[in-house]
Amino acid sequence: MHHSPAPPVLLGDEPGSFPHGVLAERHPAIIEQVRGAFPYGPEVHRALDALRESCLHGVLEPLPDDAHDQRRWREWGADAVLGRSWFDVPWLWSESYFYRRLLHAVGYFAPGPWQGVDPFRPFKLAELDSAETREELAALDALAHRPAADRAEALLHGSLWGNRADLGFRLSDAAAEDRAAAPGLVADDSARLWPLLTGRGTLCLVADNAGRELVPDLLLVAHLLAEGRVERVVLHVKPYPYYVSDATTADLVDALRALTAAPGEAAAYGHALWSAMTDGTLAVRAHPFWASPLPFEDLPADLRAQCAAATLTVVKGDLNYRRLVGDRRWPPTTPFADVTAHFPGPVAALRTLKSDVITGLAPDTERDLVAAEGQRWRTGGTHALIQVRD
Ligand SMILES: O=P(O)(O)OC[C@H]1O[C@](O)(CO)[C@@H](O)[C@@H]1O
Repeated sequence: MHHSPAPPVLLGDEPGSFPHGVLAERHPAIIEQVRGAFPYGPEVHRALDALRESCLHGVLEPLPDDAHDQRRWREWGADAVLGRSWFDVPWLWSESYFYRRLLHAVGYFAPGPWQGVDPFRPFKLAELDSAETREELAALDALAHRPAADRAEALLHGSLWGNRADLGFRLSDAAAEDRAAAPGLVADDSARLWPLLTGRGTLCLVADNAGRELVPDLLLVAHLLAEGRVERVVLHVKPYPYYVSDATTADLVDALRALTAAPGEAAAYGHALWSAMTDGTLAVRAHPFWASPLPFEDLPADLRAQCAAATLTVVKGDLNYRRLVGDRRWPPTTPFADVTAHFPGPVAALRTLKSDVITGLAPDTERDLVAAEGQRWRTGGTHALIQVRD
């Protein structure tokens, strides 16, 4: 266990810091993107104006009295943050609540014409239909002739680096995609991951982004099932649109349809996944907690029981990493095993580095990264890690 006191949770109150930039620049940019993506009527435009004003100069305001999830947000701690500036509450709170308020502004939950219309869908679909996605799928044809161990390694890395494709991140950092991925991982426990997948039991995969991340996640899942490395997979997606590109059930269906319609090997993966869903070997869950503003230390009892029973839980992406280890600026050499000791079972994190939160680095690794890049390595999305606590 870590013996020194945990650093404070991240807030967005420091101008020039990464969280402050997300609140002050990324959120207003997302509002404008959404505004331009649909022919919303004047009432939605007014609601988006009000949200922009609230985010920059106002406070977190309560959900309407008739909101279906008002009680849930109270249980998650709304009373402690409502009425305060977005910059002064835990960053996890201000981000998660922003997406909830954005859905309110576009009428996502209210009975009416825009109910259930995902404001991020055009961006997600464009990505799924991109040349990059087609190239990635075409690469499966060459992979088919390689030994299973090579395929497993390639698909694991495909799933890991798929996390770079993140629409919210690219909105605030247009150069992110063009920056080359750094070769080598800042931490690589993959040798400890494979022995956990011995053929028995259930793998839980806590998904992150749709499109170019979910597709390689699904390819990895298909491989693990086909090779008998796990008996069953439970894929956890978001219950509603969140952090721009986070995967929902609708995005999963889009990804599966894209796979089954693709040429070559990709279609075989798609059909295998489709049958796995219909026979229950691949199950999907969309628990409300995944879109909550809370760390995984606060997993509710039902999810805790599911993860405890799993052979391994794989947690994808940067936000899930922040929630797994705690959204704090830990000393980077803080052991990953210590900060994930609360998690009810073996857990693996697959993540590219897109925020200040990091643990589990060797002292030499941290020293070399700082010498080469100052602190930019933490947030630039060019580095990646695989960390395992068994
Ligand atoms: O899609 P991911 O990998 O969870 O990344 C989410 C991104 O949003 C952030 O939460 C910041 O808004 C960062 O952690 C990261 O850049």
